[in-house]
Amino acid sequence: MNEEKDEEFPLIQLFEPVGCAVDLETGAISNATGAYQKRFRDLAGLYADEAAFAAMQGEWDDTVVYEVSEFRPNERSGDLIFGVTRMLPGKVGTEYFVTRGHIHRQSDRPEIYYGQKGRGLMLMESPDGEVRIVEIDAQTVCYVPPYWIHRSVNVGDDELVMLFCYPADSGQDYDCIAKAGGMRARIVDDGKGGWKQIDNPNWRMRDPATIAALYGEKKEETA
Ligand SMILES: O=P(O)(O)OC[C@H]1O[C@](O)(CO)[C@@H](O)[C@@H]1O
Ligand SMILES: [Fe+2]
Repeated sequence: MNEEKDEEFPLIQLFEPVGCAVDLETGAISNATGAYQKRFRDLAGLYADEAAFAAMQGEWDDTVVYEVSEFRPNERSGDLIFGVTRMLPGKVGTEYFVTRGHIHRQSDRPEIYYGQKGRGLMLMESPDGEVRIVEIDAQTVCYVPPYWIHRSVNVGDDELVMLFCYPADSGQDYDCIAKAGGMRARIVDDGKGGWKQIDNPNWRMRDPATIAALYGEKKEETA
């Protein structure tokens, strides 16, 4: 059968279909092609309260705060990467644990997340500073449209486990947040067992050229 296909469609490379079982306790998927972990010490600079971060370092530095188990068939346009992110609950000062956050390097690429366990948020920011928040509880799908910077936040007492899926050629740009002084909003404890959004006073509006670049606009070529 395959030989027939190879003769008739020599440019088509068929990949094998795969099923991946999600382990809610470990956040791992079976048949994963890769995994990575972010420890507390890798997350320096993300949180407003640097003194609180420093005070936690002795106890927390080696702890894996979040980890990703993924299936990445390839990075070709038209294909998909998917996997599971598992985040510990916790706070630095009053600020809930977050992922680094990024915009896709090909910024017009979207993403979906599906909550599996725990209580989380997707904190999103457009290149020109609009802020949106979508709550991600178990069995909630969050759509991150093209062009939105996105960062997950665990606002619960339990681990947050989410499935994600995005176009295989998206890539990630992690600098866009640091260059703006962080994301425009931070998610903190509201003192009543919940969360609230506060402004990040260090955030700076991006200049027009940076905004245009994040929207993927090419400069006019001059002759
Ligand atoms: O890549 P970051 O911003 O560290 O956060 C991890 C999350 O984002 C992803 O990179 C997917 O875009 C996942 O691995 C995970 O949900
Ligand atoms: Fe992403």
